[in-house]
Amino acid sequence: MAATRERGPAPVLDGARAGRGVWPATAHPHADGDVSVGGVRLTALAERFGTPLHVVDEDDVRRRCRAFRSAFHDGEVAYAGKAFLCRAMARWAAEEGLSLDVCSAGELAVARAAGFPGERTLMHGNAKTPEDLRAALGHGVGRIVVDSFHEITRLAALASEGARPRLMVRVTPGVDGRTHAAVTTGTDGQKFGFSLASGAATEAVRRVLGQRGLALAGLHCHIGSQITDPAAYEEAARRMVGLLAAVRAEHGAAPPQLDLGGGFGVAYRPGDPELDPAAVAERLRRAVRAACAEHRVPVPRLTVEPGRAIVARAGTTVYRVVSVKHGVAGGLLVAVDGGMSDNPRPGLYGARYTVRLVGRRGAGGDRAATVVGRHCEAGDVLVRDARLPADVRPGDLLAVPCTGAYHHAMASNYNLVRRPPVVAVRRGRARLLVRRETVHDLLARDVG
Ligand SMILES: Cc1ncc(COP(=O)(O)O)c(C=O)c1O
Ligand SMILES: N[C@@H](CCCC[NH3+])C(=O)O
Repeated sequence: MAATRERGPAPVLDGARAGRGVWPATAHPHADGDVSVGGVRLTALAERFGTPLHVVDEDDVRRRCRAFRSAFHDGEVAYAGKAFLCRAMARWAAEEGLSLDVCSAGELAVARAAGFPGERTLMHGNAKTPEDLRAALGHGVGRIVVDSFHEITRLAALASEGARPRLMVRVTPGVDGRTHAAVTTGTDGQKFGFSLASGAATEAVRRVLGQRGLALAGLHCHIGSQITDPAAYEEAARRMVGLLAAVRAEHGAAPPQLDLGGGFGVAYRPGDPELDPAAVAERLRRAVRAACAEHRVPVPRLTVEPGRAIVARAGTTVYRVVSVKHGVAGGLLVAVDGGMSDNPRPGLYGARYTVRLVGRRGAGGDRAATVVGRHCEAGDVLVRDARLPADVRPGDLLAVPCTGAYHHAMASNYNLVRRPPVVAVRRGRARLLVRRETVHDLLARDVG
């Protein structure tokens, strides 16, 4: 890939300061209407790798890893691999000093293939299968976050065969992070964790401590995803410290670690609220210290598990326009060569994005537009309430920023569409991380 590196301060894209808005930190608009990321033009990437295409700005990912590491310098930052995982991503997290949260034998296999240290890995899951647990123990996963009484029993049995797992108990603290219902996990009545209010959490701690082969490393909670109110984290922290104190009162000691999960919200569109890691870290530290002083318990080591906040803004998806319908309600109806198979989030959570024509300057002024996908569902809408040039036409490239988290990770083969590749860009170079699926891949699984 020819280097097209830009010099001088990055101009502003869609009203956002580099690193603060919805575009990756190195995104740079050109006078001809193109945009480069990591010093590489999106048009050149589309030409070389085809569309749809996920582009990841490695510098943006690394910057955000560092921002979290520095914000939680006295604690631990575990990247939540469910947001986006491949070997390169695991290596970036490892190199930036992060731990890693995995939630299946598959994610663990990728981490392992990247050489991610087992002791810095945590395994999550409300229904870890025997395969998941065996993989975790086989790879020497540092902590397993237990989520049911059955799992504690299973781990106790594995421990009697010689394994010595260190566990954290996942607690439902009864805190509502006021986010989409599908990603609200801090309240009773959803599937994750042991309820604090019902006493299930204290009983889970009792059962773990009652097994000779099991060690209790800490307590865990995760109140949800895309949370933008720091007060919800503070409230969860206070309740969790209350539980640490109850454990100490009953058992004589409290476990040394408190994991407050991930969920830090990001801006998908200019002007959306987002959480600043340094500010949240400071508020959490203060809340935890104050609660520990009140309950007279030692201050635990904090862990956080950001996923989206590390990778969302690093990702841009590039599509090619296939057809345009004019004169329909809502303005232009612009259909592209991807859709809900590479981004199910609008359908699942009503997620909203921005979109930009790249590769040429449009003409005729901006028009209201809806960007739709290629799938056989009327609900296959990628961007509602978009503004695109009136002359947008087939063959044009469109870029949707802030698509680094839960896009590639949640992609599907619906309509037997092949999942797009992931390309990392950095300092004028592009590197294929995950190749595009082929028809052969699809046929290879169809063995009937
Ligand atoms: C236990 C746990 N930790 C961390 C995360 C990461 O969440 P996010 O990507 O919103 O930071 C999740 C997903 O919500 C989770 O379930
Ligand atoms: N998949 C969700 C987030 C789930 C978080 C994982 N517990 C999203 O795209 O926003």
